[in-house]
Amino acid sequence: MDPSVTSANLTSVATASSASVFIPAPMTPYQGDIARYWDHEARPVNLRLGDVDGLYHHHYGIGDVDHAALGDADDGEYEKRLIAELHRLESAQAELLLHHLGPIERDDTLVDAGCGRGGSMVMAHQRFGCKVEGVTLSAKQADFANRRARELGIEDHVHARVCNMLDMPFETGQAAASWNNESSMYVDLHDLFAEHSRVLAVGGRYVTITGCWNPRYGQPSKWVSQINAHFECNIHSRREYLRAMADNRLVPQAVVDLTPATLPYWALRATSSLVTGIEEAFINSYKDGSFQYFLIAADRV
Ligand SMILES: C[S@@+](CC[C@H](N)C(=O)[O-])C[C@H]1O[C@@H](n2cnc3c(N)ncnc32)[C@H](O)[C@@H]1O
Ligand SMILES: CC(C)=CCC/C(C)=C/COP(=O)(O)OP(=O)(O)O
Ligand SMILES: [Mg+2]
Repeated sequence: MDPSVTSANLTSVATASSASVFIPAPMTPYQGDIARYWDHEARPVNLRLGDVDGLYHHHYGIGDVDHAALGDADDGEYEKRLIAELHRLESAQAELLLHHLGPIERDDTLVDAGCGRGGSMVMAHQRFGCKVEGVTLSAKQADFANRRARELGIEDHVHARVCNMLDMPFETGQAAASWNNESSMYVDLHDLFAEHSRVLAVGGRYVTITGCWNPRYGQPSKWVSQINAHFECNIHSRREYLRAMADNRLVPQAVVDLTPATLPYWALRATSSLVTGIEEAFINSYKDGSFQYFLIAADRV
């Protein structure tokens, strides 16, 4: 895509493009808002964690805190170690997602739907040696991810583009596996899984890690509503995920409740100087059972 293309002018470029060039679907006003949101995002909790090793994530963490590595809270290097620890837990989350993709060959293509700044894409390439294609609504994020890929010398394998994950420029059956890492709460799940089902090869694997509201609670709690308002997203229920997958030839192979595994990350983050104000909503909703952190891996049949 022309480097002058920004998230905000995608629609007009679409109408001016020739037929041989991929023409992005017209953005909805909502998608325009989300593109602008991520174009302007620069929270220290994301940038300073990414600076630890150059893997920039926009997702949360799992696993136990290594208190020995954190050490003494009173010494001058504590905050630096805390940031490294939060980042380690976020990368552990991405490793778990990649693990559930199953065996991937070097000549396979993977699709990261809602790729953010590309941290998961880089990890996928480093793990499997394969090609990884990412899509995001944000031109700033796509530029950032492609710059990182160039810096790492992997730009021929890792590539982000500005486009709608509901209408991706990939051929039917092209992907050996695809995923959404905390990006499915921005779209209708039936539309999303129909598109994954299209781009995945039969026998391919789809994985999502997501926050979802718990049908046993009844409806989205006030904490879930607060998270929705904070991120301008629309958190779905666990039931909606499973139903929309079933309707789109995606058969769950693993359904893992990661809620207990993510709580230590939130407890640690709440003590840091990088808090954003959303920590209480995550902690309270995970604890009162109204909200859950789930991994779902499904086979495309
Ligand atoms: C919370 S971030 C997650 C980023 C990344 N998956 C990660 O783990 O670091 C959400 C991402 O979803 C993307 N997104 C939201 N709606 C989208 C859509 N309709 N099409 C493509 N990307 C979308 C945003 O642009 C953003 O990159
Ligand atoms: C689990 C749910 C409901 C996720 C909503 C999507 C989202 C914004 C994820 C984290 O992004 P981020 O890393 O940019 O957020 P933060 O700045 O809070 O770290
Ligand atoms: Mg973050």
